[in-house]
Amino acid sequence: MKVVVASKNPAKINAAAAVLQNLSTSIQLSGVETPSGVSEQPRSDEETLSGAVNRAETALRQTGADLAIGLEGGVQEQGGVLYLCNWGALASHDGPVITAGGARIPLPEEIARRVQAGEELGPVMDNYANEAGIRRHKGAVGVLTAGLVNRESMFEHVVRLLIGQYQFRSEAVATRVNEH
Ligand SMILES: O=P(O)(O)OP(=O)(O)OP(=O)(O)OC[C@H]1O[C@@H](n2cnc3c(O)ncnc32)[C@H](O)[C@@H]1O
Ligand SMILES: [Mg+2]
Repeated sequence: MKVVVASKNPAKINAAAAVLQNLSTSIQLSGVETPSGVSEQPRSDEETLSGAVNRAETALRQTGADLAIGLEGGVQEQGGVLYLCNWGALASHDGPVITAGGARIPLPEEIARRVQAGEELGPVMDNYANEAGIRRHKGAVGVLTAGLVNRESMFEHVVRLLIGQYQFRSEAVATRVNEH
């Protein structure tokens, strides 16, 4: 079975690898650069979820994989506080797109102000933590949780929610077929 992650970001590919390697040895996993169809910096749950769904659907169409996983990070304002938000989508040939949400934590005001003024979170985080390429490994969530939850393990949970729903749907279909 061929599974594609709709990104070249190692935090996303490693997240999928961690979930899939325990499921079956016959899974071939790869990452492919895929447009999200939304802004570079999604600024709502709606836009972030759209980005994840677009990535999954586009990657499925363009690669001939059996399953395509889209993962997208963004921000969402809630009660005057800007939160980091994360969404995932799984596209397949045997049913509608499956979606799942990931962790959300508030961004410190200093970071939120800059993102709200139009900057992208990735470079703002690098600048804040004085490190390079944070979005490709620990992520904002890793910095803001002192490394306890990094971007990869956060997305791993999202992938688990996606694959789990896919398996549940497949088992439900198999049960219905067996009953008839
Ligand atoms: O190569 P892709 O797959 O696009 O990976 P990305 O790191 O750009 O990730 P997203 O496009 O999903 O995230 C959208 C933007 O949000 C920012 N972002 C989201 N989550 C982040 C995180 O945990 N740490 C740092 N930046 C993050 C980052 O600036 C991205 O440009
Ligand atoms: Mg991006």
